Amino acid sequence: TCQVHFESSNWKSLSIKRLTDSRLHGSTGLRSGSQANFFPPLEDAMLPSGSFNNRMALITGGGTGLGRAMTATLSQLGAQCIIASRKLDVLQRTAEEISSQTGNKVHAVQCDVRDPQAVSQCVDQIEALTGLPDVIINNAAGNFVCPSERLSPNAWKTITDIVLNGTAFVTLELGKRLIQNQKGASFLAITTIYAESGSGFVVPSASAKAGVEALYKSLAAEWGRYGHRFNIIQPGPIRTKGAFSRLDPTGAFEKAMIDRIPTGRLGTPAEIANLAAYVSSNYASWMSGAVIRFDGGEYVSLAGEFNELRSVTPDQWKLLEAMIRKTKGS
Ligand SMILES: CCC/C=C/C=C/C(=O)SCCNC(=O)CCNC(=O)[C@H](O)C(C)(C)COP(=O)(O)OP(=O)(O)OC[C@H]1O[C@@H](n2cnc3c(N)ncnc32)[C@H](O)[C@@H]1OP(=O)(O)O
Ligand SMILES: NC(=O)C1=CN([C@@H]2O[C@H](COP(=O)(O)OP(=O)(O)OC[C@H]3O[C@@H](n4cnc5c(N)ncnc54)[C@H](OP(=O)(O)O)[C@@H]3O)[C@@H](O)[C@H]2O)C=CC1
Repeated sequence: TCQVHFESSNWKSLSIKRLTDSRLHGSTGLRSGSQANFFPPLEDAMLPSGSFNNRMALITGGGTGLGRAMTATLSQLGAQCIIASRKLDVLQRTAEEISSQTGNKVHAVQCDVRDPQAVSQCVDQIEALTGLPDVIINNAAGNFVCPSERLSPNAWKTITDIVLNGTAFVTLELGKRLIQNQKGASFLAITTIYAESGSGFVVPSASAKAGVEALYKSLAAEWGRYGHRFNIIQPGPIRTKGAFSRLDPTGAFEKAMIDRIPTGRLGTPAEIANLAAYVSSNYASWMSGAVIRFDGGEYVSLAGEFNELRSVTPDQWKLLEAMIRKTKGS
């Protein structure tokens, strides 16, 4: 049995007292059941082996998290990779681990992307090590959740410097040199789904990621004539130490995130790595200016006003339908 109470005629104040079988539907209703079983993450490299033979790839922030996973996949597929960020010890450890697994050299180069001079020196080093890259993945980022009224000017500057200015400095420095050398390249930026919607509590990151998207879409139009492609991946939540320690420090939000994702689970680093490899490969040579949302459906789930109706049970629907049908002719 089930009881449905309307507190007002507005559907949003519909108060549903659920007497559903929680063993069947779980505590949050049908939406967070075991649907993740339908969507198992595949962890193997998707592209044919050797897809990146004789290609050089730069991955900023490649020492940890998603950047590390992208580096591992590109390296496995034959690329010579360069990973760049602030912590040289972390980069060197990752580089050694991946090189020893794949047999392909991974170089570690220290670089704070906020500093245009450091970026220029980093590109000098890359040119000396491997030559200019064919693949550039702007993945480095900084972020933390914080009410906007608590942000200092330096907090704002720190995040926007890493995310927007850092991406611009790396992209412009490499772009200019590639153009001079008449060499084509694939540029990929990792943003996030709230670059499009905006989001409270991560306002510097949302603003900077939106700027990165404008930068990449603009350059896709302007620099195609030099053989450059620019694309964007917007990941949804994927558990990494770097992101979750700053966005969900107590672990309290993770269940809520999973509950609202239609595929019922977080993404995995290997899934992003496969997508990034495809976008950066010659299989995607006609793809430029693309914004690829990769989030298990989270964005549309958050956007639709009626999506909360997923928690209405079949018995409750019978009652609701009967009530709606009664309005015929009114
Ligand atoms: C779930 C789905 C969507 C997910 C999207 C995810 C997007 C991501 O980008 S996740 C990536 C997360 N990874 C990182 O953030 C890694 C790198 N981060 C860092 O190194 C640091 O966290 C930081 C970004 C703060 C930069 O470190 P740095 O040493 O350069 O800065 P600080 O000197 O520590 O701080 C600079 C100013 O920011 C203020 N600040 C730092 N943390 C906070 C905080 N939690 N709340 C408020 N303010 C903060 C700090 O006080 C400094 O300002 P001031 O005191 O005025 O000098
Ligand atoms: N994980 C998630 O759920 C999501 C992540 N993303 C995006 O994915 C990307 C990777 O994030 P993730 O792997 O989760 O987090 P990580 O914290 O692991 O990665 C961030 C990387 O950025 C590097 N970095 C930070 N500041 C600088 C700087 N000033 N100069 C150079 N490098 C810097 C860090 O290295 P170091 O400290 O050595 O400098 C680190 O390797 C980011 O762009 C993030 O915004 C987007 C949506 C969801």
